Amino acid sequence: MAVNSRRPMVAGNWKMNGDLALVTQMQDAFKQNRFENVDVLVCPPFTLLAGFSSNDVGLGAQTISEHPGGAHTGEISAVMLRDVGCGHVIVGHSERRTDQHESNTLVAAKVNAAFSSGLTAILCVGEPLAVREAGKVFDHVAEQLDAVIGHCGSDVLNNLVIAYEPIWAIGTGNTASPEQVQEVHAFIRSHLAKVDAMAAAKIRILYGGSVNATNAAQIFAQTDVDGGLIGGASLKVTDFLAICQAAN
Ligand SMILES: O=C(CO)COP(=O)(O)O
Repeated sequence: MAVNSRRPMVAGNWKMNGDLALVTQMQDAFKQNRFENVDVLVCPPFTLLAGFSSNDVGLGAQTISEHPGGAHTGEISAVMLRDVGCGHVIVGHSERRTDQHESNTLVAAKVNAAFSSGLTAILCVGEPLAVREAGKVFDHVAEQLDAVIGHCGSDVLNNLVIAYEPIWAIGTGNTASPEQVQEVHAFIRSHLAKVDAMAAAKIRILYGGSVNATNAAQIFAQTDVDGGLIGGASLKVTDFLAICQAAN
């Protein structure tokens, strides 16, 4: 891992995958394998959250309603997530920005719903390939960050995790190079430092996009990389354990 005072985090985003059998497998694996120096988190679908009964791994949801409760059919509130033991929630994943048309404004409202209930949001940012090819990565990511800070206030930086997930690297096997990752992570930290230097130095910035057991260590070794948000490889116990070990 990179040498700094930030405690690494590895979060598994199961997306719309997994079942109760995988919950059991994963719980057993983390009972037997401890990672003293890393915060490990699993983010299964809503239906499996209550199936996690151990304290051996942290629990996160994959999205949250921007509303506190009431007549919003199909939605899940911050209070409900806390009730089943979630401490974290992924917000603004690119798949939701695309499939559910979540705008920067809506993402900011969701982060605020999490923040104001004491949940830690894992805010996903990252560019599509066309934006990278146009040389506009920093502008794109800054806009995504600014929308959240503008809505929630700078205090949110004290209870937030950022995940940089370039869309072209998600589920494609095309991992960003360690240099590409470090460049954007350093930009994110410096951008946040303009708002609150202390919070920016402390905030964890995870990388996501085709991280696997083989490439994890090299990515995690970058100065401004504080762990990973893992998709496909988080569904295989041995791979996920190896990635956690790489961050440990
Ligand atoms: O989207 C991701 C995690 O949120 C990354 O997915 P993959 O690890 O499958 O590329």
